[in-house]
Amino acid sequence: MSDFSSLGLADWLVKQCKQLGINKPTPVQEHCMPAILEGRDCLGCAKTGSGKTAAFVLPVVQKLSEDPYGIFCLVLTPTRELAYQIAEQFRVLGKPLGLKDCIVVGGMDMVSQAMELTNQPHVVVATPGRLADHIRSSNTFSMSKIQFLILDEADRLLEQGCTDFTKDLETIMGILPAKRQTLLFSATLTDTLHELKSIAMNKPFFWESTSETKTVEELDQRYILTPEKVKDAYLVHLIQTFTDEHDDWSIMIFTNTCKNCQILTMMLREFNFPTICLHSMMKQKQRFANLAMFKASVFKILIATDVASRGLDIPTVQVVINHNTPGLPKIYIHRVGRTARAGRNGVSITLVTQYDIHLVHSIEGQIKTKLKEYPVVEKEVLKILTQVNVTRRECEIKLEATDFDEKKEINKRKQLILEGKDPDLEAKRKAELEKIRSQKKVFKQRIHESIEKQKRGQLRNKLAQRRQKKKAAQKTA
Ligand SMILES: Nc1ncnc2c1ncn2[C@@H]1O[C@H](COP(=O)(O)OP(=O)(O)OP(=O)(O)O)[C@@H](O)[C@H]1O
Repeated sequence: MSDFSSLGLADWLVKQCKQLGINKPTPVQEHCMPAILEGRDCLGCAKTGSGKTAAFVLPVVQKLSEDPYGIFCLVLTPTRELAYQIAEQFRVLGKPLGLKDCIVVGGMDMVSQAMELTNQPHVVVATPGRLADHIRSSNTFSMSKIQFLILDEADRLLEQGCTDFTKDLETIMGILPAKRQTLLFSATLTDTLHELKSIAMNKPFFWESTSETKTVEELDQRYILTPEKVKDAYLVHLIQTFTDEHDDWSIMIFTNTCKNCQILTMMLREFNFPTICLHSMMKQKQRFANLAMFKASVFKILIATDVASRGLDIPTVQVVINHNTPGLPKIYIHRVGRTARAGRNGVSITLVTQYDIHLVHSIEGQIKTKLKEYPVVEKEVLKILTQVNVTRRECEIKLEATDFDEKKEINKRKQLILEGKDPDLEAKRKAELEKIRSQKKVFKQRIHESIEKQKRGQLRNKLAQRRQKKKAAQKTA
């Protein structure tokens, strides 16, 4: 394996890496850094926790040291927490240069961000929505001279998921110079490779780790098959066991909705587990504060939605629990990748109901690894089942008494207004669609019933005919 100097990195940066415990390049760094330093566009696809961030930060910092001016580099990333994490890496590795960074994310003060942008930082790390807002509303900064555009978690930025970044990306691309280096990184690039290649036009260097499996070997991947109603009891039992056995472990639990995230947090707190949550219905400052407390091990358990499934690097996380089976293999890959990072060991446990078995098969097919059953003494789980379910119900009632659902509705309306839609009209449209859907469902059900009826009639006729034939045969005999 080569060292950082032989990849073309300057001595002062090699020294800086050493101070951070980064001594030998990881494969993604070894392959992508020389191409980036040569001036090529680059697509890097490597497993979670394999050092993709340093693979782009180091060459950018080196190039910046050769010709420093602002704004030199723009990094786009799908989540606000990730933007702060990336900016920190730039700040630490670029410290000897006096590198100036600026973080532009939603949920934070727009005026101070605008002022920072005007001050020509060397590196801007942004989420697309907020940066596009700045571009649309002011002309006090220019990005016409940037040398690097980096899309971290590039496939997420380009896919049309629940948050669709396409329009914002178009706005941003519109102000960037055509002559630039474009770098795209993710652990799951291959699904969207075609779209990605069209963004990195400059004959991109493409590197993907050769390993067949999509998750790291150090990760012990398990599942527990459970009825929906027993899921929470399993969760409580697992946490009790882990916290009894290990002092220094942190656990991340992923669930599918903000509400569920909130209820599970309340429920685990009732059982005195040091739990904290992270989801998109929280105020941004609270999100940052909760993440910081989890990172500092003030709280050992973080319950999050998929807003925390990508990129977050928290070395103390030893266990990831999927409270719901992810609907897409790539969501699974990113979630379980929050543990077993940078060569450490970790465990992931996915709670699977009988309705999710097909999802597990598709995950296994994609990651080329079979999940193993996690052994649990079922008797112990059943002992706490009633208590857990009663506690959950109490938490649900408590949450219903707050304005949580109302806030959700208000947030939805705000989002629609921002998208230029009329919330009332949208609600009407949705109701109409729902009506058509339920009419279709009733129609389908009727057809199904009449086919079944027909089948039963045919079967009855056949049986009657058979009986008649038998009788006739007996008579003639
Ligand atoms: N060469 C190296 N040697 C040792 N540790 C490293 C090296 N490069 C990076 N690291 C450390 O590895 C950890 C994971 O790196 P990073 O967050 O960049 O992973 P990633 O590949 O971006 O993961 P994800 O796909 O989850 O975003 C970080 O704590 C980082 O400091």
